[in-house]
Amino acid sequence: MKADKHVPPVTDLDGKKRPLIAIAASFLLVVCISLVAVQGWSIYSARETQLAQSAAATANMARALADHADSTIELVDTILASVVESVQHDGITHYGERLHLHLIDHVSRTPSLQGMYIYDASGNWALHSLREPIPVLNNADREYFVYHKTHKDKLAHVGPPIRSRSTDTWVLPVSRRLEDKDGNFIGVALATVQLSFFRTFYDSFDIGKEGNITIALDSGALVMRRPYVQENIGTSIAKEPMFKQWRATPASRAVPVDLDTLDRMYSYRPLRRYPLFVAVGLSTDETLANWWANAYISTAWVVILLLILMWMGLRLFRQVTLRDELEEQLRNAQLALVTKNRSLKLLARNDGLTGIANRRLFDARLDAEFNRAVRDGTSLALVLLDVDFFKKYNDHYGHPAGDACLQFIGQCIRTGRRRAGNLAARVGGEEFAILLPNTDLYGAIVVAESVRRSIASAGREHQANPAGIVTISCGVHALVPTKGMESKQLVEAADKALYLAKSTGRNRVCPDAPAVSSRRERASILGS
Ligand SMILES: Nc1nc2c(ncn2[C@@H]2O[C@H](COP(=O)(O)OP(=O)(O)OP(=O)(O)O)[C@@H](O)[C@H]2O)c(=O)[nH]1
Repeated sequence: MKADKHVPPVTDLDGKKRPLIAIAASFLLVVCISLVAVQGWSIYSARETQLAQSAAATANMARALADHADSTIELVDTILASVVESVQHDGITHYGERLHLHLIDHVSRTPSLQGMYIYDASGNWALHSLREPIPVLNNADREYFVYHKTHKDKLAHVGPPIRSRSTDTWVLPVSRRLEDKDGNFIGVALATVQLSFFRTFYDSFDIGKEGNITIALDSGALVMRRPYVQENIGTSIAKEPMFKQWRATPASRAVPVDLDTLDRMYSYRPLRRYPLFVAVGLSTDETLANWWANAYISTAWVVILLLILMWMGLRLFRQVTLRDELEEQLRNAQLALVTKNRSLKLLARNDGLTGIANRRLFDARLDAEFNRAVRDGTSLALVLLDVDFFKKYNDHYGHPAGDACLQFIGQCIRTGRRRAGNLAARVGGEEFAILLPNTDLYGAIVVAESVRRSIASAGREHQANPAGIVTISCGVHALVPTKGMESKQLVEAADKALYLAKSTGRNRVCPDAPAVSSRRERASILGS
């Protein structure tokens, strides 16, 4: 049927939809995973960049501070070296007052210098840069004094910070050994660097609230540290993780160290000429504060984007599902319509009770065959059949039994029509017809007689029929129509023949043709 071609097979449509949903879901999944991956990667790389920048900043700062400390001590040491040269050449007391003024001048012109002192071989104060008279003090107990007394090297010695006995401030002692021409120890020359000089300088750097700047001796003695805690000056930091890290990796580099429960990035730098080092530590939390803020914001945006994508995906999925349901309903409706159309067509063409063609189809085919016979010049025959005493059958056996009888007649007519081109139809209540194209009268009588016999021989009981069984009467007519003739002429002639069959005793076949009107001729046909 044509209509069927427009109804796509359900399985075909489903096959196309499933990949669509799968492709959409896969695409969404890939987009979501990519978003998460890109976000993760960008957060990670931003963190690495931030830490690298922080490491570079601490490294630069450590280098600058180390250079500053180096220059400061070197300047002091240079002054000290000149004083040592004078004293060793002229003796401690030779230029006593002149050297005193000289020392005062040095200290007043050098901001980092706290004071200069010269001690004799016993540690007693011999000269100093103070303006007041020499106090009666002895420094033989000082670390630098003991060092020079026991070490012959002529280089400068930088000792651990000490509290000045003259000014009570914390200073860094830079000292040199004094010896006579024979190399015998004759005392110590000392220059003290003000630790406040370092403190002021270190305070000028922006290292955050939890940053840390440390300058200490290689032995671990703390010289100065920001944040400043006076009690810690001079104490040993040898056990601090930061110091251990420095000893383990003496090159200047940034390493993360957990110190005082604070996670810091440290950069170390040794002084070029003196046994000290500088360490700069920046808090990792502070360093990464901006990174965290940006990471939170960008992650929030990604999460929002993911939610929007998932929402859109869900909507798309729902829409596809809805479309599937609608298409399913549409297909079902289409199928129902096609089925309905089929049965409507059948109803329009076929008789509901007997299943053979109805009056409408009969009329249409009659006209068509009639016209064809006119065109082809062939013979067209018609058999009209009528159940005998059918009213009485109904009355006797009831209407439903009458229907069953009509169905039986219809079945006999359908099987008796012989050729496929012949049309068996129910044309009235208990009236039937067989249209026989390209058939002459004799052929039609043969067909009619065959049907009549098959019904009679079935012996279906009909007590109200004098024959005692169900019988039919047939009227037959055939003609070769010509232009101008009408199909109703064939029907009327067949009807006339049927009337003849009824009126002459029923259960018989009567032609409406003068050619076979004689008893003998009819008998010869019927006998064949
Ligand atoms: N059961 C049944 N009866 C029908 C149907 N159509 C018509 N009839 C009956 O068929 C009967 C026809 O009766 P008549 O036209 O008097 O003809 P008859 O009784 O067969 O008499 P003859 O044709 O002269 O032998 C009527 O009683 C109709 O009610 C049908 O579809 N079913």
